[in-house]
Amino acid sequence: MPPVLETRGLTVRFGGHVAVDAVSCAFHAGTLTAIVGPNGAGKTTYFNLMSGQIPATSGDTLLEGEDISGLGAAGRAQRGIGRAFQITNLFPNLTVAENVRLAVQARGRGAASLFSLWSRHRDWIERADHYLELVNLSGVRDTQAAALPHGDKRKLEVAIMMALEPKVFMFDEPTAGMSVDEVPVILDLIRTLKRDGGKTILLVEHKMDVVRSLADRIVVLHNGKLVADGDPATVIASPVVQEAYLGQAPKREAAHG
Ligand SMILES: Nc1ncnc2c1ncn2[C@@H]1O[C@H](COP(=O)(O)OP(=O)(O)OP(=O)(O)O)[C@@H](O)[C@H]1O
Repeated sequence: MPPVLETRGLTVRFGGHVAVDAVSCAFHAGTLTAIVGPNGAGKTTYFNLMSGQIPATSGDTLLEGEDISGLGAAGRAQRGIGRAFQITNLFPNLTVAENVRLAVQARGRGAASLFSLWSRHRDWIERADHYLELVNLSGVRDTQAAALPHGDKRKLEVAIMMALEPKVFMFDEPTAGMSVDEVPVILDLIRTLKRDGGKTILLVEHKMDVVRSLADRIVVLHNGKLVADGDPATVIASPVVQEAYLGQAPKREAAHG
């Protein structure tokens, strides 16, 4: 089985600056990988390259072994790369439930007669309500998306991503800007996704406690390069991470004898 998502020598150059530098990495089903690194390391740019928001200067991206380098963001989303970050992509004048229902409909595409549209309508609404329940937004299902507080908008975009049933779930700082009581809702959601099994989840996250509690694997970027990759305990303890990410070398054990 090929990895679900893979990058080979993925590189992007902005003028003279190489923001992502020949990153080769494979992401497998059933794994949550956290991508960490200092500010400006290239994490978001790496996400943008994989989800097709920006084109690579060189290198390839493969989805289930198929080269998708030539596809833009829409084509990759259609193939199953889901990303929750695009609050701007919510339909602001539609209600919360309508936003999710559209995602459910987009997922269940196919030839539709007027009759089949009618008969499927109830099913769409029920499935949209199911996702709203998962993200704790049932209480505001009839509220206009534009009127939601920031944290609820983020939860809504997660519901939309889930409704699209992607192969890869990409979360870019999912708890950023959320109030303290909203953070556990999102973390529980990601845990639920993980428990479902078989999902490929990528997470860019600054908060190391979040990373520790969720990740099966940590990939560290520094100056655009992949500098460490492995299980969380080993990666966090490694000198390269202590220096590159935390800005300090690990304290040496007191010398014995
Ligand atoms: N469109 C762009 N044009 C020019 N430079 C860019 C562009 N996008 C990103 N960069 C630069 O590329 C580098 C990597 O940025 P990126 O946002 O990917 O880092 P990051 O690791 O996500 O940082 P942070 O943790 O602060 O979000 C930075 O130096 C940034 O200024």
